Amino acid sequence: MDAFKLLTRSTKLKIGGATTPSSTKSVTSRLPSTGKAENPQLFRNPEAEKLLAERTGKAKHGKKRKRGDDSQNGISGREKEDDDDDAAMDMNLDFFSTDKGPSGATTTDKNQATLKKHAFDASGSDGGEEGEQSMDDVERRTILNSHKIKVTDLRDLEEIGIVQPEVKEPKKKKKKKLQQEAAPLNKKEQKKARRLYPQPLVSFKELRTRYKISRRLSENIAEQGFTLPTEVQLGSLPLLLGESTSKTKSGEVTEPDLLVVAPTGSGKTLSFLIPVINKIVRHHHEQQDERGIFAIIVAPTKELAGQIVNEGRKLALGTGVKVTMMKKGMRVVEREDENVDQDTNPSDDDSVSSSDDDDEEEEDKTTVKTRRQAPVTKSDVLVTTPLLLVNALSANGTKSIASLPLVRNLVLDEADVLLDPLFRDQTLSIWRACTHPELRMSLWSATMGSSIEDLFKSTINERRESLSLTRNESQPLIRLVVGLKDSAIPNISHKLIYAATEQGKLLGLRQLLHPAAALPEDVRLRPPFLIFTQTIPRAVALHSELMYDIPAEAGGSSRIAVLHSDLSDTQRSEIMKGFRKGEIWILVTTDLLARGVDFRGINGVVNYDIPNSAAAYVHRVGRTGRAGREGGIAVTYYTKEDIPYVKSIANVIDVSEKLRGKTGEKSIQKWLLDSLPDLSKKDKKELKKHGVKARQSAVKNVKDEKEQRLTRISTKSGYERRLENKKKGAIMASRNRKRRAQSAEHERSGSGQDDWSGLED
Ligand SMILES: Nc1ncnc2c1ncn2[C@@H]1O[C@H](COP(=O)(O)OP(=O)(O)OP(=O)(O)O)[C@@H](O)[C@H]1O
Repeated sequence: MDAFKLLTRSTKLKIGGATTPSSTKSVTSRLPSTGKAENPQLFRNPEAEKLLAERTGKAKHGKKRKRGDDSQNGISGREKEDDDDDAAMDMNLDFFSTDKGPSGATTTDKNQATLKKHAFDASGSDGGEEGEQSMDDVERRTILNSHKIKVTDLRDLEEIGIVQPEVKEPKKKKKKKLQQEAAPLNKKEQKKARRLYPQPLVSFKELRTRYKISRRLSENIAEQGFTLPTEVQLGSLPLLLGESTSKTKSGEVTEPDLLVVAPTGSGKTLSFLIPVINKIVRHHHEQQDERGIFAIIVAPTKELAGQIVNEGRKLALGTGVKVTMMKKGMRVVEREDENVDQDTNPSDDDSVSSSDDDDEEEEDKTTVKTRRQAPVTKSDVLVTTPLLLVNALSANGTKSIASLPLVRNLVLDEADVLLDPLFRDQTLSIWRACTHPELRMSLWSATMGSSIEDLFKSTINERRESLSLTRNESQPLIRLVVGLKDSAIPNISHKLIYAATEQGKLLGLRQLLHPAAALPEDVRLRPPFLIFTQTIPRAVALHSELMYDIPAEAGGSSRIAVLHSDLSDTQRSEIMKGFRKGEIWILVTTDLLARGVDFRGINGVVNYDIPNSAAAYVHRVGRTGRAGREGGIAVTYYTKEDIPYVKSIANVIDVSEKLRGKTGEKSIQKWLLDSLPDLSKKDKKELKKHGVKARQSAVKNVKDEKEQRLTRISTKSGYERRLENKKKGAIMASRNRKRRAQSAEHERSGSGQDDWSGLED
C-alpha cells in the first residue's frame, strides 16, 4: 500500500504525473523507511576505510594484516598474547584483574584474576585472529580522526602525570629565564596533552576475538544483523571493554567513568548495553553467590526506558542476565525499617506497562505481585525513570534513600536532561545511593552542555570524598565526542519555513499531508512522520484538526494519533505499538518523544511549534535519519512570534550542513543568519523552561487572551468561529428552554419527582 498515495485527498493521484516532480522516484528510494543504510556510520574517509578494510580482511586488493610472524612459527594467537609483554596484553590481563587501586590486589590476586580470565575464555573463546594485533599510533589517529571521534582525558593534569610549574610572581631580573625554563602549558597544549588515541573497534567480531566478550552475547549481536560498528561504538566499546589509553601511568587499565556525546540514532544504546551485560555475565561466572542489581540505567521517559529494556533483553538472551523495567511498587532493596504498605498493589497502577514490550506483562506477574508478598526484584539490570526509582528507594518519600550496594554501573541515557534542574535532584539521589566503591558512571547524549561536564566531574569527586575513596590514577575519567558537540545529524535535510501566522502553519502542514496540491518545489514528506507541538493542549488541538484529513479509504482517522503524558500508560503503549507496526502513520506529540525513542524508518519530523532550545531541535529531528539512513526531512515552521527564537535553530542547521560538506544552495542563507536577532541568556533560559509565551497553556489575562486567539490551532477565521459559536449558543438556549418547560410541566402534573434526567450537556 502506498501511504503517500493514500494520504492525498485524491486517491487517484498519479505518481510521476504533472504535479509530481521527476525526482520523486529517486528520492523515494532513499527514504529512511525504505530500508536500512548500507553503512550506519556518519563520518568516514577513504584512507580510514582502507585501513579498516585491511583490518577486517575485506580489502579486495589490500594485504590482510597479519598477526606477526608468530602464526607461521606455529604459535597460536592465544599463546602469543600470553607470552607477549606489550601493553595490549597488559590490558587483557587487567580487564579481568580485581586490582583496582593502591589498596587493591596483590600479585596472587592478579594471578587468580588471570586464571579466572582463562576460565571465562575457556567457556567460550573461539580464538579468532581478526584485529587482535594492536594498531600503531598513526593508524589509530587516522581512523579516529576520519570518524570525527575525539577522546579526552578529563582528569586534572596532575593526575594524568603532567606537572605544571607553579606560577610564582617572578623577580624582575629573573623573569625571562624562568619563563623559558618552565612555562605552564597554554590552553592548546593542555588540550593536546589530554587527547587520547585508543584503539578503535574494527568490527563486531573483534568484540569476541579481542575483547573476549561472552560467546552468547556476541552471537546475540550478530543475530541482530549489525555488521559495521557506528562511530560511537567504534570509539566507546574498546574503552568500556578494557582498551588501554595511552595516558595511564602504570599501564594498568580499568573501566573509565565516561561521558559520551554522539549524534542521535548513532547506536549509543548498544554501546552502553554490551559492556554492562558482558560485565554481569563475567560476574555471574566469577561470583556465583552474589546476586542483585548490578547495573542501573536511567532514562527520562517511560517510552525510552521500555525501549532500552527491549534492546537489553535481545542482547542478554540466553546469557542469564535479567533486564527489568522498573515499575511503581516494585521492591528494589530490602529495608529493615520497612512497613509493608498493604494497599499498594503495583499491578493496579497505571504506570505498570509503559513499554511496548512483549515479555513485560508476564514479568510483572512473576516478580511483582503485591508489596506484601513481593520479593526484592531479581533483576541484574534495572532500567528506570528517575522518579520511580527514587520513590522505591525512599518508600515514596517517607524514608531516607536506601542504598544500592551492589550496583557497579550507573548509566544515564539522555544525561543532560537527567542532570537538568527538572530531574537533577532525583538523578543525584540515585547516584549517591550507589555505594559500591567500584561504581562506574557513564553519561550519554547527543547534546551536553559544559555545565553537565562540570557537574559530572564534581559529583564524582564529591562522591569519592564522601565514601572516603582516594582517586586511583589508573581510573580514568574520559570524554568521547563524535562529530561536533550539540549538532544535528548531517544525513537529513532541514527546511526552516516562515509561515507568518498559526493559520499559515496549518496550511503548510496540510500541504504536506496532501502533496497533490503542492508545487514541484514544495517540501514533500511521506508518512510515517512525527509532528511536535509545544504543549499537550496544542497537540490535542492539532490532532483533532487533522483527524479527518485522511480519507476513509486510507484508513481515516485511525491513521493519525496523538501521544502525550496525560494519557494513561496503557494508551501510550498502545499508540507506540500502533506507530511501530505502521498502523498509525502520523503521530502528533510533545517533547515526550523528542529524545531517545527509535522508530527506525521515520521519513521525517515536523516541528509544528519551534523547539524550546537548540538541543531540543537536535533531538527532535534526530528521530529521523537513524543509523545512517538517508533521505529524512526535518520541517520547522516559524511565525512572527517566533522570530526572536529562531537563530539558534538556524545555526544548528547551518552547522549540520557544513558537517555534511553540502555543496550548492544552503537552506540557511547567510543574510538570514545575520539578520535574525540573538537571544539573551536570560531569555534563552526562559524559553527553555516555558516555551514561546504566546503558546503556553495557562495564560489568563485579557491581553494574553488576544494572543491566545492568534495562536489557536484552526483554519477557521475569527468571523467563522463567532458565527459557529452564536449558532451553538442559540441551539443550547433553545434546548434549555425546552427542558425548563418540560420540567415545569412535570412539576405541575406532580409526577417523576425522583427521576434523574442525566447530566446536562
Ligand atoms: N552498528 C549498527 N549498525 C546498524 N544499525 C545499528 C547499529 N547500532 C545501532 N543500530 C540501530 O540504530 C538505531 C539507533 O540506535 P540508538 O537508539 O541506540 O541510537 P542513539 O544513539 O541512542 O540515539 P538517540 O540519541 O536518539 O537516543 C537503532 O535502531 C539500532 O538498532
